[in-house]
Amino acid sequence: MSHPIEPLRSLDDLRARLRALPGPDEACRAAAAAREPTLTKPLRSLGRLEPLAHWIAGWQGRHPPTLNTPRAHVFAGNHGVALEGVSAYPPEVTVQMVANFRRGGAGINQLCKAFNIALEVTELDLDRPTQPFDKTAAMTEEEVVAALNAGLCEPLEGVDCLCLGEMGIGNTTSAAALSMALYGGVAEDWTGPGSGIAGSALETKIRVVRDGVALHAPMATDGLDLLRRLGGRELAAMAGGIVAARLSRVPVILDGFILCAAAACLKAVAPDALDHCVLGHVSREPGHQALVARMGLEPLLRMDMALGEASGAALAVPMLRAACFCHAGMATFAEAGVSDRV
Ligand SMILES: O=C(O)c1ccc[n+]([C@@H]2O[C@H](COP(=O)([O-])O)[C@@H](O)[C@H]2O)c1
Ligand SMILES: Cc1cc2nc[nH]c2cc1C
Repeated sequence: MSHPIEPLRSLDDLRARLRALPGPDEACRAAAAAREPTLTKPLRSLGRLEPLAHWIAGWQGRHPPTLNTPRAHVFAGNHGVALEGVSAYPPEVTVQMVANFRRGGAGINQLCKAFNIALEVTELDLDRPTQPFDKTAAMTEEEVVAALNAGLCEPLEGVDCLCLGEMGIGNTTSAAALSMALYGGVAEDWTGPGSGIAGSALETKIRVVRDGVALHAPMATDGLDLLRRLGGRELAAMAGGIVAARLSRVPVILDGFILCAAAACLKAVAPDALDHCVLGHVSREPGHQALVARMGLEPLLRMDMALGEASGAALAVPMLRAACFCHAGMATFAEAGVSDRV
């Protein structure tokens, strides 16, 4: 029985918890690594599936590792900057898509159905968009802590892999601003089409990103303060979800640009904070490709997707499942009576 995670009282509370994150179970990881060369295949012939299985064993604290009860959790939030013409779609699409998720009509519903993934959807104060971050901080400390708690306090009992994702019109503007504030460069390096803008809307989006970073980066104290100033509720909730999974021994599959920007805020405070995460895919958004390179993350898939909703994470679930099945279920040379290397 795992214990419920105490809600955060402040960002300092999260800073302290990030300094004391549990590591992997080295004995389980070592047991997986020791089994690998006994399995009936040429050495290293399952390529990246092999270290993936060992990594899952370590972070689940279980050998053999399993992937039978994955969950996808999509967080939805609304953004003040969405009223400034930075998206191809109007802000009301966020709440409309939440209704679509609940009816089963979105891309993530079908991916979850295809791969037997349980789906959770959490909407975060959709009637209260964040403040426009090019003018003031997106959230107060109280607001960002409440959003972090929405992800941190979700019980993960019985879940053996967590796919995180988001829905929020305007949130690629936040992702671009956070990436620039954390890793430098100019607004043009990080700002892209998002849900499909070009021309003057893209110019506006670049201006919002540039102004937001110029306003907040000089005053920000660390990655969590940047998350409060430039982020959004769904970004904070996903960051909370990443920490919850770590504390509950659940490996995480990361999704697209917005999720990775939220994750980068944690990594800026604690460089090991994402060690229990793999990157499901790299999206079509140029900023995502630049960001994951800076974060040192290697995607499992490149499918030219840019949907969000945890879709790229969900699509990677069968690969992790395959890694677990091969590792746990293959016969050893001794069991199968197959001659080993000479
Ligand atoms: O996951 C990605 O990399 C990604 C890239 C572009 C767009 N999106 C999705 O599109 C929405 C944000 O696009 P925008 O143009 O409104 O900022 C948001 O709901 C995201 O889930 C997601
Ligand atoms: C329709 C639509 C669906 C989405 N799903 C995630 N982001 C989205 C953005 C739009 C515009």
